[in-house]
Amino acid sequence: MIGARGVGVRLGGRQILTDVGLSVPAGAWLAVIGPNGAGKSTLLKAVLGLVPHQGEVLVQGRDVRGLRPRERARLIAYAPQNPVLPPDMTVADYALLGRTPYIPYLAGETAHDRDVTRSVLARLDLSELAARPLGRLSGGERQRVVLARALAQQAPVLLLDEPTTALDLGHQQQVLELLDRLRLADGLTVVTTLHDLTLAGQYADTLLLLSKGRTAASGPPGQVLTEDLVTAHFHAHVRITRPYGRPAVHLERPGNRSAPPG
Ligand SMILES: Nc1ncnc2c1ncn2[C@@H]1O[C@H](COP(=O)(O)OP(=O)(O)OP(=O)(O)O)[C@@H](O)[C@H]1O
Repeated sequence: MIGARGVGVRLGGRQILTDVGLSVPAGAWLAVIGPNGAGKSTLLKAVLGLVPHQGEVLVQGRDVRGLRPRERARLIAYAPQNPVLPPDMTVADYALLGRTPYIPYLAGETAHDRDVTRSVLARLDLSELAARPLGRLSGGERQRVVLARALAQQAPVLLLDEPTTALDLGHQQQVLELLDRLRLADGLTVVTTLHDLTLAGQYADTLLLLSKGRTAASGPPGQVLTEDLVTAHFHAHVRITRPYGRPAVHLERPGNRSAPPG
């Protein structure tokens, strides 16, 4: 569904990404991980065709640079990390914007567009906030509204930049389980950046570890989330366990190894 080769991005006179490749089949979930500034958001923008890039990015066999905005929006839904939200727009109207690529010019939304939007809001626990202006939401509510807009787009490819950072534990699980159901039931292809390495390891099929704009490792979570790789690229003390066979990454305080609390 997504294939990229030799992707390079230069911004502000600096090389931000160099020779990055990825291959994500339909229905798969790729998590892009890496330290701050590694180039994760930039890679998502390159896949979207939002930043100029060298190399090739194909989505459903089409070069993203050749897609018109409406075509792109029907193919790829994107939830940015820190979108600017119009403070006076209501939650329902903002989520309905996800239907824009299906609404003909000069026409209004249909009952189907409103149904799709209502059902997405319900799945994200947002029904009661539908009439609330965006300027009066908490950080986690805002993040779910941005996701709602992306899901209302009903595109086969979802690119989500840090979709869970502002969410409490229950809503993190709700959102990630929902994404997992959508990809398994409807064959959606999911690419997320995720700082929480345990969540990345629990949910994604494949991880791509970016470091200083280059691919440091890629493969199944067990191959990428190793103590050596995480220590080398994140400069963190960690211990990795494998509940249910998938890696979970625990921060370890230096010096605490031999002194467990009573
Ligand atoms: N428009 C720009 N012009 C110049 N440099 C940029 C621009 N956008 C991003 N950068 C730089 O590119 C690098 C990668 O940024 P990017 O946002 O892709 O990193 P990231 O891995 O998503 O980081 P984080 O984990 O902090 O969100 C950073 O050093 C950033 O300062």
